[in-house]
Amino acid sequence: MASYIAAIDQGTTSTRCIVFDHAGQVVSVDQVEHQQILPRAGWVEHDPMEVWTNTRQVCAGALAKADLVLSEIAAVGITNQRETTVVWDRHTGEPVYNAIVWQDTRTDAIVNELARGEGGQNRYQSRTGLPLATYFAGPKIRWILDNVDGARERAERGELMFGTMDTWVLWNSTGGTEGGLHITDPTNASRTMLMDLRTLSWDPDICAEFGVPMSMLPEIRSSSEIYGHFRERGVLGGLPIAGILGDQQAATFGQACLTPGEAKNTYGTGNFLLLNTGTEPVLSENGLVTTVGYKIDDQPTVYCLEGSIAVTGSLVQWMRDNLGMIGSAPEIEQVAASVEDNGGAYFVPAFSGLFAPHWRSDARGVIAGLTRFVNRGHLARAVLEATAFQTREVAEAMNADSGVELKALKVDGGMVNNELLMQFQADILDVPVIRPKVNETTALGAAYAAGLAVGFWSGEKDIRANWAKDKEWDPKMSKQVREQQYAEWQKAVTKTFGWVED
Ligand SMILES: Nc1ncnc2c1ncn2[C@@H]1O[C@H](COP(=O)(O)OP(=O)(O)O)[C@@H](O)[C@H]1O
Ligand SMILES: O=P(O)(O)OC[C@H](O)CO
Repeated sequence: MASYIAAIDQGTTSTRCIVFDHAGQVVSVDQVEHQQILPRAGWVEHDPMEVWTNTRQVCAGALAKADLVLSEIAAVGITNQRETTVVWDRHTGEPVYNAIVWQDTRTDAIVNELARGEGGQNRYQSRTGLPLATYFAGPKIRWILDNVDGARERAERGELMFGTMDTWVLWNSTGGTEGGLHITDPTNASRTMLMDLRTLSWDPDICAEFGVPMSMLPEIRSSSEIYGHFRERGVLGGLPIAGILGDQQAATFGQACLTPGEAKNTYGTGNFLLLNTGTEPVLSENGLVTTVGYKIDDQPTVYCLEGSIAVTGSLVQWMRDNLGMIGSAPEIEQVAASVEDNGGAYFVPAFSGLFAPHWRSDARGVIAGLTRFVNRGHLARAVLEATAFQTREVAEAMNADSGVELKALKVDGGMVNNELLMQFQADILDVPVIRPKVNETTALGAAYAAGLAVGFWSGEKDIRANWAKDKEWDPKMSKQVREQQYAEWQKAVTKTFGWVED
């Protein structure tokens, strides 16, 4: 009998394949980074062919590392960086352009033009749950059709397909030009701005306003069902693909946030705080996104409120790669620990404008409060603290929208190995921060979605039973220090606004 489930996690910086056992423990991991293509300021692209090659490599790698054979894997789930947009030719399988990544701001003008209509930036919010922003996939599709020679005509002739990374990986895995499945799930579709949140179907009026032919769009299926199988002669040949969840929703599922009022925060390239709000969408009045949390087969759709923060871990990478101030991401902790506090410096990393709760595409990064006193240690602290302050902003918005007072915050992602950051996060939120034993919650969530579909796990009870606490950080900071620092942060945020002129 098959004893394992595999998950493909196609992330912003790398692609991973992770194999889990029935207890939700990691059995094997393989991971390959891909190139970040930065052709101009504000533009971020990935090569879809490189990502597909890496996907095959890590799937083979994960099996080989644990000496597994295909018959030991019951099913495969896919999870992915969301919003990142690929458009390709259905007959040749060739992308017409690089994938435009979620952080990319080139669609500024498209977004501003659409926001000139009645309702402004929130004109599609009641139907899609989203504010108009460069972040989402719809404007990126429009940009490709407007800017790649002949793309619009080809799309109108039905020759082009659109997909987020889940769809790109699924289509290629299931045969590509030879019958590949063109499918997505509602968690990914809810990040395009083209899907109606309540009906879970594409909205023809919004598609028309965005200039996106509906023939390009994948079929929206649930997050947990058998969609099809890996093509026989490829890697993982014949295995069922049975789960798709956008990575942040997958982490929410993997963290067992299955009851309204439960929340998790993932600390990766960016940060994403998601709160389960139950089977009715809650529209935000405080700058959050309403998104599909998960839809398991034919069970009711579960919605989330989300605070999406564009730059957190990537600020640490920037300090390492662009400034050379640290040799590795973990080294920042040691440098930050060399000083007592931030020395008065605040770093607001508005590299892609600011996402939640501000949604300011005119913002750009600042370091505020500099004096001659500030040294490398203070800046390292300011970099880490930026993540915690941004998290407090979205947590406050979440409380205002939902009335839910966070009693504790479940965390995961690459940055949660940073103890100094976790303590500061608990201090600045004034709630305990809890890290689970299995930190690979994103892949685990996708594995659960696939495993539920094939009967490997029987239901939510199994998911809850597998969750276990690794470590907890309790708040220690005085209220006066906390509020003073947060007020200074908020002042620094205002300094980023209006840098880019329309
Ligand atoms: N010890 C650490 N301290 C601070 N940041 C870290 C640490 N380890 C990793 N990071 C940051 O975490 C991010 C990687 O996290 P991960 O969850 O793998 O990201 P993603 O899934 O978005 O690619 C990187 O941006 C890196 O800079
Ligand atoms: O790939 P990650 O972990 O950086 O996640 C990216 C998010 O899905 C973007 O919305």
